[in-house]
Amino acid sequence: MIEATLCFPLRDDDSEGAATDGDTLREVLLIEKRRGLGEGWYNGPGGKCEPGEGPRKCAIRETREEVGLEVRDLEKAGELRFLLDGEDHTFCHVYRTRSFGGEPTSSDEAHPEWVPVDEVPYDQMWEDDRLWLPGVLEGRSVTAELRFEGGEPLDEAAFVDSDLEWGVSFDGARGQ
Ligand SMILES: Nc1nc2c([nH]c(=O)n2[C@H]2C[C@H](O)[C@@H](COP(=O)(O)OP(=O)(O)OP(=O)(O)O)O2)c(=O)[nH]1
Repeated sequence: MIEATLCFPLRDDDSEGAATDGDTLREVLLIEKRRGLGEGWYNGPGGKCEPGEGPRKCAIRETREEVGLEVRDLEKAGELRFLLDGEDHTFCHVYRTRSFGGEPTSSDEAHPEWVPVDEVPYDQMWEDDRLWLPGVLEGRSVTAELRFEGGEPLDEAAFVDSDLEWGVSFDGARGQ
């Protein structure tokens, strides 16, 4: 099974004009993926873990490689198990963070964009994301089984079914 990660950097945009009614505008850093699995769709920075690499390190490395941001203090927010035609395909660790350095910049792999959390373009993302990403961006934690059918590649298979559990704890070993 492939082990992979996603990282969702969050910030408050307090700039003049951004806030309405005294509220700060919460934004998430998404990427428009330029190649590979999910090409052309929006996602968080992330990717496959290298052999022997822990998921937290992977999320930090992938975010640096894709958009040049140095993320810190990652909070585990989810574990997504993707099944393709009834078989384990990818296990994805999901993180969020409000702590990072640098400015997001485009790479060959990704074009970054700060997006208000209530304007996330779910119609231009993996179909299952609308089920779990809103809660993750609100600060909730989730485990999910997400079932696809139709053969490789995963991003051309049909999303058919899901089981989600909210409010799980990622303390201890599962906090990796
Ligand atoms: N948001 C979201 N992300 C997903 C889903 N399924 C899925 O594999 N991903 C993520 C996990 C990984 O971060 C990413 C795929 O890994 P990747 O970006 O390294 O894939 P790639 O084929 O481009 O890899 P590479 O050759 O560049 O290493 O897509 C999904 O349903 N929703």
